[in-house]
Amino acid sequence: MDAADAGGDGGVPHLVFLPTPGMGHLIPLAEFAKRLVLHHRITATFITGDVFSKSQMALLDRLPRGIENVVLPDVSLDDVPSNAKAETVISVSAVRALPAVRGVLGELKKTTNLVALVSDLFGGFALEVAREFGIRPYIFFTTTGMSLSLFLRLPELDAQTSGEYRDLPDLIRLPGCIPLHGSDLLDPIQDRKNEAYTWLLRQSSRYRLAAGIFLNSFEGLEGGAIRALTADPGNPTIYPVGPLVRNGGEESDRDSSGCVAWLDEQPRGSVLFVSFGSGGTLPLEQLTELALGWRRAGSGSSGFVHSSNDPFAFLPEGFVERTKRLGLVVSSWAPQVKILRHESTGGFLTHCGWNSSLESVVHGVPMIAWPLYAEQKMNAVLLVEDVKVALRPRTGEDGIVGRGRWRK
Ligand SMILES: O=c1ccn([C@@H]2O[C@H](COP(=O)(O)OP(=O)(O)O[C@H]3O[C@H](CO)[C@@H](O)[C@H](O)[C@H]3O)[C@@H](O)[C@H]2O)c(=O)[nH]1
Repeated sequence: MDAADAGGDGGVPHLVFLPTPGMGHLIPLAEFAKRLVLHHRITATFITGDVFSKSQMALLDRLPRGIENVVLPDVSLDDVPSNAKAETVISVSAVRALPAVRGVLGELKKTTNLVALVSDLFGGFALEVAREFGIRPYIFFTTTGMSLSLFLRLPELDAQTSGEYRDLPDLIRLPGCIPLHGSDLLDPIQDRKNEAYTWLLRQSSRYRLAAGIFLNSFEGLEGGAIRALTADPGNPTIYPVGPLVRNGGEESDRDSSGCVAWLDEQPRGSVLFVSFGSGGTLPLEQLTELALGWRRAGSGSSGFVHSSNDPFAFLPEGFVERTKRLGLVVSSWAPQVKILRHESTGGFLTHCGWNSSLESVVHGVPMIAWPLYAEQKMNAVLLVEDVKVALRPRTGEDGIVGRGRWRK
C-alpha cells in the first residue's frame, strides 16, 4: 500500500496501529510505522493501554514526529481465571477494548485523513471495527509465513481433525513449507479444549476480512511459504515486508550493561550469546545444566541473559564469580542487536522468537535453536531443517538438555 493508494479526500493519510502488549509484537510494528512515516507521506497513531510496560511506552515515545500515542484505560479482567493462557488474556483484553478503540477512531476520523487500521496478529476482532468506520483493515503478522499459513488454515484444520493435533499420524503439510509434526504446532493449539485454542480459532477465522496482511518475512528466507501464500486467491493480499529489525542504533540499545565494551575485548567469533527473549524462562534444573555445561566448555565465552528480576539467584552458587573470566552475565535488558552485529559474536543460543531469529539471520550469526513456547518450535523446524542456519541440542528422556550435550 502506498500513500496514493491510501486515497482519502485531502490531507496526509493517517494510519492507526493497534499493538498488543509484548516487545516481540511492538518492536516490529514500531519499526514498520517508523519506516512508513519517514519514507512516505503518512502520519500515524498507536493505540495502546495502561497495561503496556514502561519500556514499551519508552519505545513508542522515541518514535519520530508524525507518530502519536493514545493510551486507553485498562479493561477489567477480574473474571478471567488466573491460570488462563496468554492468548486468552490478550484476546479478552482486545475484545473489551473495542468500544474505546471505536471512540478513538471516531475522533481521528474527524481530525485526520484516517485511511487504515493495522493491528498485530491478535487483531482479528479489530478488522470488523475498521470496516465500520470505512477504513481499510490490515494485519501485521509478526512471525513466519509458515505460521501465517497455519493461521489462515486453522478453521479448515479444525473442521477436519478430531482429537489433538499432536496425535495426528501424518505430518502436517502447509503449502510451500517443510512438513511438521502436530506436536511442533504452536503451543496454544495443543490443547483444543482450552479457551486459548477457541480464541485463536476465532481470531484466525477473521483474518480473511483483512484488506491485506503485512508479513515480517521475506522470499529469500521463506520462498516456498510466501509464494504459496501469495498465489492462493482465497487469501487477502500478502505483503512480505521483512526483515523489519532494528539497526542497533536505538536509545534502548545503549550499552548500560557493559556488554559491548566486554565484547570489544574478546577474540573474533569466539562468543556465544545466550538469550531467551523478552519473556523466556527455564526450569531451575535446566538453567543449572546450561550454566554448568557452559563452564565446562572452557574456551570461548558467553554473554548470558535472563529476563527475571533477579536472575543471579537462579544460577548455581558461586557461578558468576567462577565464570568471571569466561563470560559475562547480564541481569536484564541487553542491547541484543548490537551484540549480534559485533564481530566477537560467533553464535546465538536463542528461544527462536521471530525477531531474534531475523536479527541473527540479518547479521549472519548461526543459531542454536532452543524453542520454549508460542510458535517457537515451528520457527526452530524452519531454521534447522529448512533454512539450515541453526542446530538443535539433543534433549534427554527427562526433557532436559544435559551439561554434556553442551560440550564443544
Ligand atoms: O535483553 C533483551 C531481550 C530482548 N531484546 C529484543 O526483544 C525482541 C524479542 O523478540 P523475539 O525474539 O521475537 O521474542 P519474544 O519477545 O519472546 O517474542 C514474542 O513474539 C514473537 C513475534 O511474534 C514470537 O516469535 C515469539 O514466539 C513470542 O514469544 C528482539 O527484538 C530482541 O532483540 C533485547 O533487545 N534485549
